[in-house]
Amino acid sequence: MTKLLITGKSGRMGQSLIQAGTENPQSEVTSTHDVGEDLAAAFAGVDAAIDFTVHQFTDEVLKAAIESNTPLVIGTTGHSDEQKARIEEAAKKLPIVFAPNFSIGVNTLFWLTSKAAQILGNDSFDIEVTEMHHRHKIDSPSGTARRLLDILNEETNTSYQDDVTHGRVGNIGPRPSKEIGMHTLRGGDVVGDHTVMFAADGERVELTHKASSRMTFASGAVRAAIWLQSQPAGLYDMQDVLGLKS
Ligand SMILES: NC(=O)C1=CN([C@@H]2O[C@H](COP(=O)(O)OP(=O)(O)OC[C@H]3O[C@@H](n4cnc5c(N)ncnc54)[C@H](OP(=O)(O)O)[C@@H]3O)[C@@H](O)[C@H]2O)C=CC1
Ligand SMILES: O=C(O)C1=N[C@H](C(=O)O)C[C@H](O)C1
Repeated sequence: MTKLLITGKSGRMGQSLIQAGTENPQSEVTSTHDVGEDLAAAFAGVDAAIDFTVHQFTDEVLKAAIESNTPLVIGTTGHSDEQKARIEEAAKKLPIVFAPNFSIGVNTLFWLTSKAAQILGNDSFDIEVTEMHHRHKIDSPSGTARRLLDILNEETNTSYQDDVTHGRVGNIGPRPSKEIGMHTLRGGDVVGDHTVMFAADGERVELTHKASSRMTFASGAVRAAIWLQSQPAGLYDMQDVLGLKS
C-alpha cells in the first residue's frame, strides 16, 4: 500500500487526487496539505507526494521532498525555465515524475502529434495549436500545449522563441510557412481541450483531445506515484510510467 501526501487539498485537482488515491486499491491518502500548514510535518511517514498547486510553491515542495527522501509527482504547470532546471537538479537525488498531463489520452496525443509532424512537416502544411480551459486557469498556454509545441518544434526544426506566434492581431501580413500559431481560449467549466491542426491547400488534419473529468488526470498521477516506488532517482514523465518510450 503506497501512503500518499496530497498537497493543495482544497483545490480542484487536490479533491480529485484525494478521491483517486482513496479509490486505488494500491494506495491510501495518509496526509494532506494546504496553504499555511506545516509542510515538513505533512511529508513525515509518506511513501510519495503528489503536488498539483501553483508554480510558486514547487521550490518548497522540492526542499521538503529532498529532506524527507520522498518520491514526488509534480502535475503543477506554469514553471519558468529556471524552475524547471531546479526540478531537474532535485531529480538527481529523488525519483520525480513531472508531467504537464497525466491522462493516457493526452499522452497518446503527444505520440500522434510527433508522428503527424514527421509525416506532414511544415512546408506545405501550416501548424496551429489551440487549447481551451475553464475560466479559473491562471497560466497560458497550458503546460500540455507547451509540451505539444516542444514536440512540434523538435520535429520541424523550429524554436519556441523564434517560430511560435501567440494569437494574431492587426495587419499581420501573409503567414510565414515555418510559423506555429498558439491560441488560448478560456471560459466556463471546460476541463481541458487541446487541438493540433495541420492545414494545407485542399485538406486539413486535426488531432483533438477533450478531457471531461479531472479524474483522468488524478488516477494517472496516483498510478505514477505507485510506479515511482520501484524507480531510482531521476526525472521521469508520464510516457515513462505508461511505457510509451520503450
Ligand atoms: N498535470 C496534469 O495532468 C494537470 C495539471 N493541472 C495543474 O495543477 C495545478 C492546480 O490546478 P487546480 O487544482 O485547477 O487549481 P486550484 O486553484 O483549484 O488549486 C490550487 C491549490 O493550490 C493551493 N495553493 C495556492 N497557492 C499556494 C501556495 N503558495 N502554497 C501552497 N498551496 C497553494 C490552493 O490553496 P487555496 O485554495 O487555499 O488557495 C489550492 O488548494 C495547475 O498548475 C494546473 O495547471 C491541472 C490538471 C491536470
Ligand atoms: O489547469 C488545468 O485545469 C489543467 N492544466 C494542465 C495544463 O496546463 O496542461 C492539464 C489539463 O489540461 C488541465
